[in-house]
Amino acid sequence: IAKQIVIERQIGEGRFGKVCLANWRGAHVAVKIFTTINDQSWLRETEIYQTVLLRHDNILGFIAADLKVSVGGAQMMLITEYHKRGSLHDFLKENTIDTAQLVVMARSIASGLAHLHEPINGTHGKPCIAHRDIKSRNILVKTDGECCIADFALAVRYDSRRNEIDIAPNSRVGTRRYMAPEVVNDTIDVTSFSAFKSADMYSASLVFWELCRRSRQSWPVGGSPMLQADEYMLPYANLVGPDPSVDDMRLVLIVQGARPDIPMRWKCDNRLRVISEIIQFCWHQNPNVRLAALRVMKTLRKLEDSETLEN
Ligand SMILES: Cc1cccc(C2=C(c3ccc4ncccc4n3)CNN2)n1
Repeated sequence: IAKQIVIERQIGEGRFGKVCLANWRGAHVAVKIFTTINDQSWLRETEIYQTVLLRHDNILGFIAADLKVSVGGAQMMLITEYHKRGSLHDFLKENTIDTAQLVVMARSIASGLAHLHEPINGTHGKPCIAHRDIKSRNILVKTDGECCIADFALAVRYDSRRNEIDIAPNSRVGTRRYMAPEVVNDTIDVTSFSAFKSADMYSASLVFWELCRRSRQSWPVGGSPMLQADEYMLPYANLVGPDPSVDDMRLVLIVQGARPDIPMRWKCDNRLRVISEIIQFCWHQNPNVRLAALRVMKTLRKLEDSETLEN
């Protein structure tokens, strides 16, 4: 496959490799190219993508892993679907969404996470997977308005039958800005797989918060300031710098117990009110208070169906 890939241009820079737009047999695909020094992450992401039954509408669609041997050495590459609307982070910087779109995006992220987190039992079932680097840059916007989750190099898998996690989980990984409090102060219980799932839900609550900020009411209300979108903002951008240290995050999350602001206007709209309640449960200091992805998905699916009936 690698020989049939024509790289068009670079479209992103990940933690482990660069992402390019490429052409494969006339179709656009995304290709992540790893420099040979990162072959651990290439292997790990390949392994996760090849997990039995991983495929899902809200998980980035994997096409192939391949090696391109060239004069300069071997280039490891992973090939996936191409999503022309790009990452959720980039999309929200440039666009606002109405609350109907907000519910669809949030529900699709919860649905992808629930698919990762839940086991599928049976002889060839799917293990539970915790992502460990959930953030708006690792989520892509699809043309149907739903989102899909990408970047699995840091993920861990749990085989519930053998009760074991597939790698010795190095305790503090991920993006510091989105790290759960228990990850920041290294009190996460790495022997309990559910601890990784509730840390994912904390990070997801920050992505939901980014989504709510950029949402406006669905119907035109004469542009009253109460119901307009807020400008794009990274979580905690008002409290930490552009590249926060673990200590910066510890001061905010644990010493001050701070969380992003929930504006008053979110209480005036049913959809925003329901999602802000989900957000506050999911970023709770106590991981056991946070909602499971499956619960969030079910709540948002009901919201999606009910509000559609009312409109
Ligand atoms: C395994 C793999 C291969 C190719 C890209 C990616 C990836 C991303 C990706 C995938 C498709 C895209 N389509 C359009 C724009 C950006 C994209 N980024 C973002 N983080 N990882 N992952």
